[in-house]
Amino acid sequence: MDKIKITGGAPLNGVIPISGAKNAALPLMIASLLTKETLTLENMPQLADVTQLERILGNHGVDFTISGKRATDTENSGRTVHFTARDIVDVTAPYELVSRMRASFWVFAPLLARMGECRVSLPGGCAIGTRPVDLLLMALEKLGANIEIENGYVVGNAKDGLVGAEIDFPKVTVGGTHTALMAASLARGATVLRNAAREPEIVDLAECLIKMGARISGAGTSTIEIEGVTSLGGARHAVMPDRIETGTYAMAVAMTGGDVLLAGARADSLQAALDALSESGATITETNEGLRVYRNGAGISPVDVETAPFPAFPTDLQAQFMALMTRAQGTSRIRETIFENRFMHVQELARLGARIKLEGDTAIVTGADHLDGAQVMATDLRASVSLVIAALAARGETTINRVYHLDRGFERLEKKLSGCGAQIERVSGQG
Ligand SMILES: CC(=O)N[C@H]1[C@@H](OP(=O)(O)OP(=O)(O)OC[C@H]2O[C@@H](n3ccc(=O)[nH]c3=O)[C@H](O)[C@@H]2O)O[C@H](CO)[C@@H](O)[C@@H]1O
Ligand SMILES: C=C(OP(=O)(O)O)C(=O)O
Repeated sequence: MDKIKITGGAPLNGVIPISGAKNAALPLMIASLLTKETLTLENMPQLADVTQLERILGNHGVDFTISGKRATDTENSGRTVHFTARDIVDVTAPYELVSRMRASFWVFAPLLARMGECRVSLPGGCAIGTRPVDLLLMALEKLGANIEIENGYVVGNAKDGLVGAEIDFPKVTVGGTHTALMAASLARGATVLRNAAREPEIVDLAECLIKMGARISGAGTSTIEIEGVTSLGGARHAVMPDRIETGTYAMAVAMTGGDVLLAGARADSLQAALDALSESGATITETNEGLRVYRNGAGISPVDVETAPFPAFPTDLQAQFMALMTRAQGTSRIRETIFENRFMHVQELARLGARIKLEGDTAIVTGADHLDGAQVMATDLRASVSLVIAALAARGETTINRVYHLDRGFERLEKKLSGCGAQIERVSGQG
């Protein structure tokens, strides 16, 4: 298994290109199951999760081809991938494929809406909480599906087609909103989603579905209205820039000091996180090319944050912000309200000398004068990258084990950081 070695202390200066968003690319790829025609996705990131989902879609009969690069393309341009689900050859998504990734469960909705039946293994994904799928299934049942759990598989039936309905989510769910949007797009009649997720990735999916012929209004607000259509067609859509990758590198610059342009980044997709960063002492400016993040040698101020659904501070940046706060001049409180087990990075940050106390859903972080390199290992994607941020500022060498978590969601991480002066290398091998 690969490892990453980082020697801390170097400031970051230069340009980091922001890739297409993992959490937008995955539902967009899944939307290709809704139509016989080709869905072309531009700005696709090259990530382990994307490759895994390509395998899953391939098993259902989706053909995908990658456009050749043009002479003017740089290494940093995202790929263009064409997905065609002319015939669905298998409505089962097996455990071996689905158990590795949470979002793969979302194939349930388009398979059910288009084929009237499906059988999908209960999902896996990052170990950050129990992560039930009850609300996704509640939404599909409201649309008329019959749902049973059999031997670890969720079996859905809607032989006579789905029918529009009023769906009130008791809790904001991104996956629930994605799946309800896809299913309702092919249901008979009107659907209203209330307390829908407002995340930018929901808007990206809705915009793509609209290009495919769906009739959706209100995406990005908590009430979304969908008028079902009998079929959807092909479309061309560019995956939005990754707001979590953006926030992660912005936090890395705030940690090490320096001056970096996050090329292609959009401030409106992560304003709450940028506000917290500014409060900590970083200067963030929006330019035509993206976001410029600057911090001089001055100290990091402690800032309290609480995660909540968009537009509040995202849970997917909580671990990275905690890494930053380990070097703050004072104490900060970080409250996690989305996932009950998303503090797995705390004990690993402690190996580097961080002083963090857990009180229920809140981490109390007392900034330390310095961190020291050590061997660390993380159990999920964002926790892993929080260790990268801490290591960039630690004295001496840090080795991060289990790099496969990082490869799920960060495209060319070592290259992007070393291009800005970080001393970081991947060591291939066992362990
Ligand atoms: C691939 C992808 O886009 N993953 C993101 C998505 O995950 P995901 O879509 O899984 O997250 P949700 O928004 O659904 O989860 C929010 C909360 O609702 C709970 N819940 C969810 C569904 C359900 O049926 N029942 C239920 O109780 C969850 O356990 C969690 O406590 O949104 C999360 C919250 O922004 C992010 O951290 C993930 O990175
Ligand atoms: C938790 C995440 O991913 P997933 O929902 O795929 O586990 C994430 O992207 O931070």
